[in-house]
Amino acid sequence: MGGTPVLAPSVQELAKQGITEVPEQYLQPNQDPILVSNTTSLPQLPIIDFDKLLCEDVTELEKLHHASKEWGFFQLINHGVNSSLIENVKIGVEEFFNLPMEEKKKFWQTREELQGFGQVYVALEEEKLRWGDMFFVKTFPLDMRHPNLIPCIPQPFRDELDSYSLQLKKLCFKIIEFMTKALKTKPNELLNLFENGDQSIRINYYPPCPKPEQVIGLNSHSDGTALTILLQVNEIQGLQIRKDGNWIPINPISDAFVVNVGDMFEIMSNGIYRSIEHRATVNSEKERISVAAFHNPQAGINLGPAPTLVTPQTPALFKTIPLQDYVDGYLSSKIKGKSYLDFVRIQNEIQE
Ligand SMILES: O=C(O)CCC(=O)C(=O)O
Ligand SMILES: [Fe+2]
Repeated sequence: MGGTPVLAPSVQELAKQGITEVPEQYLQPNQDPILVSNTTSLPQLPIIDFDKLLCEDVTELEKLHHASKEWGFFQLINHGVNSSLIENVKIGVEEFFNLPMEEKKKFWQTREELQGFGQVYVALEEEKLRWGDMFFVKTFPLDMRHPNLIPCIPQPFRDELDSYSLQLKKLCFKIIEFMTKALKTKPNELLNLFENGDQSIRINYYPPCPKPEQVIGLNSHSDGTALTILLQVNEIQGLQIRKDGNWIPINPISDAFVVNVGDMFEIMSNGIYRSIEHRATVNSEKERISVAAFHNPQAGINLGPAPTLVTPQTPALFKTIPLQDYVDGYLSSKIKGKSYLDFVRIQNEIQE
């Protein structure tokens, strides 16, 4: 869609200036209230124990199935990713965002290159900006790595990010393996598509805001990718997911990842697993930082429901299209709500 991409200034720098009012371009006039009252009565996000899945615990596999189906989101504990690596990544992320602006500028987005520091893609000049900075990089396949990004990150964070991305890629593969087991697809029908899958990482940095209810860290969206593994770096609440009309806050649990199904996996599971809308709110006290690792199947595949999940009783809910067509279409549509998933949804009962 049209519009010149806007190169956004750093919100982190803006917040440091001690402002008391929110500049106009960040004001979000009509958003759902951020503060959810009576949170204790809201349902709690399921917690999945990865260790139990590895031990072939049938009840845990059922829990995974239920969580992916009913919530599209869960917290993953005992995931096996080295805890000292996670601690080092957390420290590294904070130091990276606290580098002097002259250093960070070397990694800034350009009109041609949306990787690096900046904002989530802003499609239109008049679009409101989010109250957050990000650092976005493609991490896998290795030959997709931009020569001026990861290789130029100061040590030790460069190596830590490198190990982290590899460990998360392996973890993602295992989670998908368990999901395909739970979905009862043919062995490897979906899993093979992730063997050389791609991964990108987005570090989100939401500074404190004097009027948090007037801004949004990240607008309501569903992830366009297949599976997201999110690390809440400093255990500050802010992530909310939409469930049954409520915004449910996700309480950070130390040492847990928040895992969510993205649009692509909703398609592959023929709508059994759900890609749910979520958003990031901010607060007036302290910055919030998260690291999202997005995983996709490998380039060149056709994206559509797994054949075994398409039956006369459960006809295909989505079209099968080349992955690249899906990605191009997604990027050119606005990253808001679930609009692009609807584009590939089969509207009537007739199968292709
Ligand atoms: O910061 C968060 O917790 C949410 C991040 C997110 O949804 C994303 O990066 O897609
Ligand atoms: Fe997201």
